[in-house]
Amino acid sequence: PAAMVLVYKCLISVPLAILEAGALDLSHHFRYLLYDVNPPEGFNLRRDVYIRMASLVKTLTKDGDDWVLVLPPWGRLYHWQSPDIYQLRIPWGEFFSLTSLQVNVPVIEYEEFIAENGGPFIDQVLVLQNYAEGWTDGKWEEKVDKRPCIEKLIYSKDKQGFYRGWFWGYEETRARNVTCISAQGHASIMAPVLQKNITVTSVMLDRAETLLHDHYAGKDYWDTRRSMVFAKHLRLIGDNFRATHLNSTDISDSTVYSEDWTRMKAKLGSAKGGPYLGVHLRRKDFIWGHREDVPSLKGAVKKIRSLMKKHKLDKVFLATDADGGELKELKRLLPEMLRFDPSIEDLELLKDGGVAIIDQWICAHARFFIGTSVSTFSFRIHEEREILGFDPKTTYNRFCGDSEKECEQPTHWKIVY
Ligand SMILES: C[C@@H]1O[C@H](OP(=O)(O)OP(=O)(O)OC[C@H]2O[C@@H](n3cnc4c(=O)[nH]c(N)nc43)[C@H](O)[C@@H]2O)[C@@H](O)[C@H](O)[C@@H]1O
Repeated sequence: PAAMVLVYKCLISVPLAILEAGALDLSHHFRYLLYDVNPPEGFNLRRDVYIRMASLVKTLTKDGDDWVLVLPPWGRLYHWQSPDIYQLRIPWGEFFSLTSLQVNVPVIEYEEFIAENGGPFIDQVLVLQNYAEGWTDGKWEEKVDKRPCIEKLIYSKDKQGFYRGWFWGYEETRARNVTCISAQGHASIMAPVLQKNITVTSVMLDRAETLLHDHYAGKDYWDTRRSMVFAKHLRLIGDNFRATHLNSTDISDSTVYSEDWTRMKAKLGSAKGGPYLGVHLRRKDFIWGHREDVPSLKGAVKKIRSLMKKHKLDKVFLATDADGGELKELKRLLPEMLRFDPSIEDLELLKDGGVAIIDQWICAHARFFIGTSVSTFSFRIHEEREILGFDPKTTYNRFCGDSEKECEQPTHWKIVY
């Protein structure tokens, strides 16, 4: 673990150092787009919202305007429940390669924004919401309008007349103005509003998940998705686990990865994957509603055993958010399962987000993968496997509920290069 910690410390400073060196010319007048997401949403859903915001910035910059996307720090996520570890104001560089993101769209960390902007002030917050009246005449149309706030605002005015709010745990951050906007449509419908109606330098879209993808699974979607390269230290830890416990290396598994995502164009079927079954078994809030499409532990283990037999795999790697009691039960039912289970010291460095990424990375390299119905955690693994060049048959599989009648399997989304 000590060696792992050292590797981590060396690597984590790299993307930040590159950023400090200044990928952007700061003498220029930039406008800044900030955003945040509904608090209960999880890590991988937030990654999806990033794709939508990147699309919007691409639209904004198409007309020659210089917009920069400010990456919302990670923290206070409902699912990150490891006790006693500090998980607030986490920069994106801890989880993703910033230089890779920057090849796709201009991005900076929030603290970089504070430095460039001359202080923790955001000129305008737009709180996005739906239309109080829903769809008129049941007809869907794209529209944006300034409207009274439907929900109680989480922003409140202080004595100086500034707005205080959550702002990713940065207590000193304040907004000069907060307005509610009803928006219905794809992310780029905000472009004319930001270009014509609002002239201030920094604008934050709160509840950004209200906006839809410009073009789900189109070229722009995939460019952004491919640019979301996991931070190198996390990939290395995942690779080390594969080599040590799963007899899996890139050369033997035909999953050689290029640091430069623009050069990753693996042919479908070219990746073989490591000799193990990769499993993502989502629990917690997915079972509390007793959803029909999520299996019991017994049902899941039965499926795992049948897949291991069918694909002649004697190892199984399990990624799960199961709680202590369920984990015990899983170990009893499937004693041979392997999990990435870091020590407390390592967890403090990697954080729950880093562990989630390592779990995804290991699942992404398995010879065969099965995930959980409609979990964005599983969806992101599908995409990672698509990037690596796996045969779709080995990727788009999900558990069925014990008594689910129609168990539709996940859709294959092909990369558009
Ligand atoms: C019901 C909905 O579910 C949606 O979750 P869903 O798409 O699965 O996926 P996520 O948006 O990633 O949220 C689930 C979170 O739970 C943890 N988690 C889940 N499975 C694993 C795992 O196998 N390994 C590790 N290490 N962590 C896991 C992790 O923090 C992950 O980000 C949420 O985004 C929505 O906000 C909402 O709660």
